[in-house]
Amino acid sequence: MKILNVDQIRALDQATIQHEPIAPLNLMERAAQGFVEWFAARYPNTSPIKIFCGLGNNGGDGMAIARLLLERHYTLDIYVVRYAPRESDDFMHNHRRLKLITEQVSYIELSTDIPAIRHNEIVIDAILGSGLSRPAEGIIRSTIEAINRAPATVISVDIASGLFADKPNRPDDVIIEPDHTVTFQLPKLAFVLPRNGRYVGEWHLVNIQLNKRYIDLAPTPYYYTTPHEARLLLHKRDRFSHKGTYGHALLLVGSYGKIGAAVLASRACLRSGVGLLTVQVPRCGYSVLQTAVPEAMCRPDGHQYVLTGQSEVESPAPAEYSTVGIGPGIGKAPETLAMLRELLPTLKKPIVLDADALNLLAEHRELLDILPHNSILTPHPKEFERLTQPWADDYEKLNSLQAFAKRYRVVVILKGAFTAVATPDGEVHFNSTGNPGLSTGGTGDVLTGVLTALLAQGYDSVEAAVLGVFAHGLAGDRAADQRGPIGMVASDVIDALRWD
Ligand SMILES: NC(=O)C1=CN([C@@H]2O[C@H](COP(=O)(O)OP(=O)(O)OC[C@H]3O[C@@H](n4cnc5c(N)ncnc54)[C@H](O)[C@@H]3O)[C@@H](O)[C@H]2O)[C@@H](O)CC1
Ligand SMILES: [K+]
Repeated sequence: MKILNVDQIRALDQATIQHEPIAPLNLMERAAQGFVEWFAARYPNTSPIKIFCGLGNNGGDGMAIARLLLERHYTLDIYVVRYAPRESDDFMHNHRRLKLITEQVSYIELSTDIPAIRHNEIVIDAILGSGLSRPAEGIIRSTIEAINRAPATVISVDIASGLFADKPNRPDDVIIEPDHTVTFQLPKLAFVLPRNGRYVGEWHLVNIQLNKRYIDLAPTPYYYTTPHEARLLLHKRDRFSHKGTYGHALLLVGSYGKIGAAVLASRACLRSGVGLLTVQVPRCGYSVLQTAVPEAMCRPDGHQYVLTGQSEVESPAPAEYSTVGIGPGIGKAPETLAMLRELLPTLKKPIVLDADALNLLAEHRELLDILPHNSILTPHPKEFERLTQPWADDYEKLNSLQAFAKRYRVVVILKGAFTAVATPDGEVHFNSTGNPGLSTGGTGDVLTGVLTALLAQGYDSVEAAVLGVFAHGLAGDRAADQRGPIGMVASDVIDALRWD
């Protein structure tokens, strides 16, 4: 699903109005109906509601929503924040229609007009929408502050008032902090950026049949992976396939005290459909791995405690495997760095790099230039910062992510809520699965195993990254359902992996 910028959203409204065709007012009515259906399904009881409307089309939506809620017999107090002398045409029209059925519309011009909000109330925020052109000031600011102080449930129409949809706010901007945002058809970039979490809450999409052709043709680097799209990426299995069909992966993982990471990555790799798996661990990990993961072949490293790449047993060179996954638990010993230096130039196919493999790359940047193209890197934000530089805000981070993926021709998976997958072509796919329960030791090792398995099976790197991140997050969601987000551990995520 595409994520469009504000100019594109405006043009999309116009395309819908022209080509459907539909009168602007009817499009607003459709949006309001969509909101009200969502609302009525979630809040079927008539809790007291306060709705705050601005004077533009977001406020117009609010006026129409107020009318539709009154028709459904909700108890409603309606406020218009009169911050300017001008109103949009569609606001005016809906204001008039509302006044035909109720006299109970109050106007907020001074702070003393702002009502007290009680804890059992629901606040609907329709003050400012995607038309925001500058930070909220004056009476808008005071109203937003009052709503944020109130102990009520807050629901924003389209976007929290005061939040820019596709560019950074200043740190001292005053923005509604909603529990829910109900937006129209497509998500906004602001919704998937971590620092905006409190200005978005849970967000929900309401389909208002905007022009499909415009959406299909609109150029954007930003996408949001829906379950349907992720499922389309899944390769079907042929009845006559055999284990050779699904590749032979090599994992270079573990060091003394971190053989658990090797076990987790190996199990996840096997649970993600790899045909054959060989795991190279330092000698100290040999018995652990053979016992904990009997399905994997083990090639013990020549070194007792860390990886050096030298193998005690006769075995093929890493380049002969379908792919290589490297990083979980490996540490940063000089021998391991030397291994990376020797190994990288020999590899021609995309590989997966995680954890200390990334930290070694950050400390020895010349290695970045010899990464096989289309390799997948899986940093969390701190690791990514080490690979690049600190950023002032999420938009700067996003630019830096896109630039990095393009420059080194790699796929970068920046982990977090709405994990971002940046491609060598400059696209970014935000993931839709996962929960805070995944912030626990070992889940990154699991992801490396998953991705290595997908590359070994012949998925191209972008598909492997998008699908792998989705499936990993979904398994995390299932594990959280079963164990709760606090009690779940990385092994639960492996157990919950499903590929159908
Ligand atoms: N995107 C869509 O498909 C649809 C959009 N609709 C609604 O239309 C909204 C956008 O409407 P508008 O473009 O009228 O914009 P808004 O309603 O967000 O803002 C109204 C106007 O206020 C002014 N303004 C901006 N920032 C301000 C500030 N900080 N202080 C004071 N004034 C400020 C601007 O002149 C702006 O045009 C959307 O958020 C959505 O709610 C729906 O009605 C229908 C469909
Ligand atoms: K709003």
